[in-house]
Amino acid sequence: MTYGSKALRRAVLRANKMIPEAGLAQLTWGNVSGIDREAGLYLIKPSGVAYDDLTEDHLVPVDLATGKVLAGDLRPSVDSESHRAFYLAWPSIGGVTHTHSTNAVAFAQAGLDIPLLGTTHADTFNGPIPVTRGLTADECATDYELNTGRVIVETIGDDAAAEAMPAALVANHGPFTWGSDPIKSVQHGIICEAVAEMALKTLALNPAAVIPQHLQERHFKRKHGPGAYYGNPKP
Ligand SMILES: O=C(CO)[C@@H](O)[C@H](O)COP(=O)(O)O
Repeated sequence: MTYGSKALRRAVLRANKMIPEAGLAQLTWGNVSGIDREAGLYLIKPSGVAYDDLTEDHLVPVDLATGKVLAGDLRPSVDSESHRAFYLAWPSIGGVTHTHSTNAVAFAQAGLDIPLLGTTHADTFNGPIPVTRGLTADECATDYELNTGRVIVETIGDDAAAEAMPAALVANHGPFTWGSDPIKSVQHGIICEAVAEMALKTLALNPAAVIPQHLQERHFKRKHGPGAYYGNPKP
């Protein structure tokens, strides 16, 4: 029995291959999933499998309600429970990406949001890309991956906020991004890493750099529509 449509399997495989193509991870430090909400499952990259070796048959089907593997002998990515937390919290998302991309991880390790300093950032994200609080010792000890997902949901907020801000940095860890489908979630990961690098270089040139509110708002609303929620965090 195969799980997930042919289109979903193809999209999740393609999205995972985009991670090394875009230089978002070394070795296997990244993973993408995509959801079939009607079937109540998502497909995720298997743990530890090299991107070059990855095929559609390797993708691991996971039950959305329980987190249990539905078929096959491969283990799902260790981050599966984080992905699942997003799918349960935000009905509008169709794909999740996690990477250890260098510049975004630098902000996560520094405990800093990625500041909104330019239109490249404003086109996609409705404000600074937030870094979460650190997980407590108990959260780390009990279920690190599920609690990682929960702390991101706590940081971002509801479905509308997740659509307007499809990225977050887990303190001392790295970026998670999401979107309406697996490919979009990786594209948001690519943009997250690009604006992290731009911000680092901008602040090195001018620590006082800022972007006028009217410029950032114009660009965000141009892409997301005049009624789009703007301003992060939500009032
Ligand atoms: O964030 C982590 C580990 O800190 C993971 O993303 C690993 O870097 C990749 O694990 P698998 O997806 O291969 O299980």
